[in-house]
Amino acid sequence: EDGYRLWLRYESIQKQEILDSYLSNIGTVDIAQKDLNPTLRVAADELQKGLSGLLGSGERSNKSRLLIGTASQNPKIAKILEKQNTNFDQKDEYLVFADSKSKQTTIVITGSSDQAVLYGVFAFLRHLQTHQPIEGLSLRSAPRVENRILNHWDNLTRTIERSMSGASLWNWFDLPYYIEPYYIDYARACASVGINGTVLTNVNANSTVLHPQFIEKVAALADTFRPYGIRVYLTARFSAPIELGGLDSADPLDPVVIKWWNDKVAEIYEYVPDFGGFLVKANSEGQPGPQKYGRDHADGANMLADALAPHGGIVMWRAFVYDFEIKEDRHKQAYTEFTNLDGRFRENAIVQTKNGAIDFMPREPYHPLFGATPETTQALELQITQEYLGGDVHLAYLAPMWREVLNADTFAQGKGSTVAKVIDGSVFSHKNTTFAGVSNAGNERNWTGHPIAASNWYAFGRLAWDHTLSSEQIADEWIRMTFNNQSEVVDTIANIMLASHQTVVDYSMPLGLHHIMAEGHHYGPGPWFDQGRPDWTSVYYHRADEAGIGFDRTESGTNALGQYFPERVAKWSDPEQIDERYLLWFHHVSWDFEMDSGETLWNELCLTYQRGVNDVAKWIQEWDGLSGKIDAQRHARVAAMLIRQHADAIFWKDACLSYFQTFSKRPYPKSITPPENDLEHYKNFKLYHVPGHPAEQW
Ligand SMILES: CO[C@H]1[C@H](O)[C@@H](O)[C@H](O)O[C@@H]1C(=O)O
Repeated sequence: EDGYRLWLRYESIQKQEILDSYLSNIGTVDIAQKDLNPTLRVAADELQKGLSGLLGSGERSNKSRLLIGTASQNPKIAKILEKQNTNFDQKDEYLVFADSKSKQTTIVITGSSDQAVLYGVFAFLRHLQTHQPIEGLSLRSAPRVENRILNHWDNLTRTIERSMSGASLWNWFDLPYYIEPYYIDYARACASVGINGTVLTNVNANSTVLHPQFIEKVAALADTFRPYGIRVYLTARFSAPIELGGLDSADPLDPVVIKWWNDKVAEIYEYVPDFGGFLVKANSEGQPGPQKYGRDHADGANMLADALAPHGGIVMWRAFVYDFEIKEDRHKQAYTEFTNLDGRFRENAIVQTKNGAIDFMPREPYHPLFGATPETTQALELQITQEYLGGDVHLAYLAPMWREVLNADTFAQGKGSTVAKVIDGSVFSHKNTTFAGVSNAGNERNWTGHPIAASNWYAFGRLAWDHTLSSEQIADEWIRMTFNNQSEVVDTIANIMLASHQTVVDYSMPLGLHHIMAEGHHYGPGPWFDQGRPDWTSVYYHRADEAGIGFDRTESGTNALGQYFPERVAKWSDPEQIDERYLLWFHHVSWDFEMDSGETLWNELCLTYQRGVNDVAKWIQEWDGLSGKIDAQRHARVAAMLIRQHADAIFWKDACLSYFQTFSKRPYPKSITPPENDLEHYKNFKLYHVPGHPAEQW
């Protein structure tokens, strides 16, 4: 399977002039054997693997040399750095440079730690994979955020919640005896983009993984990942003291419960000395939590934080709190609960907040909690897996979506207090800064199902390391490394990828519409869905009626908008001024509301759905043109998926428009293709509902 190697393909370079320049400048690898610990060893191995792949059997200069290691481990590097007066003051900062004299080049790959050297190797190989010049080579970078963590929503049964790329990577049955070789490739892929942590289990998991029999398995994974600088974390079910410990309470202030957790944590550290800590979903969607005992989130988080602190661990306590009893607009719950607790959390207790207040919608305004807890470290939780963006069937490159959140100005400390700067600790200075991403990797042969979906794993890591990188740059790198460097290939795929998020929004939930999926899964449309509890139904969210459409979250409605800082409220409370991408998120407006384009809202809605469909049709043509220019296998897979995506886009458009038209009672604009069938057809269409299919739990 061509996709297995992800972006670490290291195919031999075909372009002669580039190859010649590399061959004459990249000499023998010189690595001091002293203190060659496992991390430096894997760094050296990766470098060899990369160079022998990229440079093939071509003869490398015997005058040039390539030094790799840290100053403390390699005296030659120490000498060069001293001469240049180079010091490192940042954790895991790497430095890669070339010093060329006539026909002799010295390349140095070094950094502030062994781990930094490994990151430097990957940066150097990326440089070569993307055909950048060696002359003037100078790469220096340090992560802006300390913890860059994948969250796997993997169950011990190996099903993965909200993902369709196969079963869980973790083969619990064979662990700890058998280490699947692909665990190492997983670690390489993660380390290559700077990911340094992985939560192995689902936030909805039971407590079994905390049983010693499982901790032993976890330890085997931790041992495998350690050389790559990846720490393992687990989810901690709050009621574990009852289920595993046989106690009759999980009250976080009960000394017996506290002792149980202290002992459990100490036990884990015996197996995994560098265990990262816990991720916890509590008092949300039925998960147990401290509120049952009249305690709050801070009480719960601090109990675990105190147990972890002596060992250097952290607890990531999720702000995704979603009650079974509806007290107010769900949009408001996290802000209400967590702003009250600001100042109460321990330094190693982090509040992990989803990018938006509802739930990973195709486009969601940033969460009002960002910037609203000056004394609490907040982690940003992104979703790499495409729960609401077409699963692993639809092509959607998510860096542009994440950039919107990162760039969003919260105004917490005046203008420029972007979400990115809240998260990296520069708005309020915080330790333990964290970026989390819900993983899309499974045991599909190519890891992610849709070949382009791997770009989201890549982009997550790159942005977690450096949130200032542009979507364009990340796409460009990824395409060159994953496919090839031909400009037609790079341009065509980049154009599709960069447009794709907006396109998916256009044909599914444009203009601020959200949560209008069909009952029981999060794949296809069901704007008519109106059963069970109100906030599980689509009609609760779109609120279409004869007067108009949209959710009034201003002062005249739920005033969820009032949770944002005043500068934001001022901009967004006026339907004429709000960014139209969020219009129906915050406002209920008339079908005849005049949009920036001059069209009425109804017409704009129709035209937007149609544009989404048309875009996918264009991609089919453009992708066709790549035939023969990339490998046949991946070409065929994407081509096939695009046909399905196009059919799905038409279904979304037709289902939504024929339903909304029952309220708007206005004709379709002439330039769109009207739905082929009547509404009943879409309502009864059960394609997405295959009993027993993984999508059932979507
Ligand atoms: C892991 O549970 C998920 C649940 O499947 C998902 O539909 C919801 O959106 O979010 C939950 C969460 O983030 O906790």
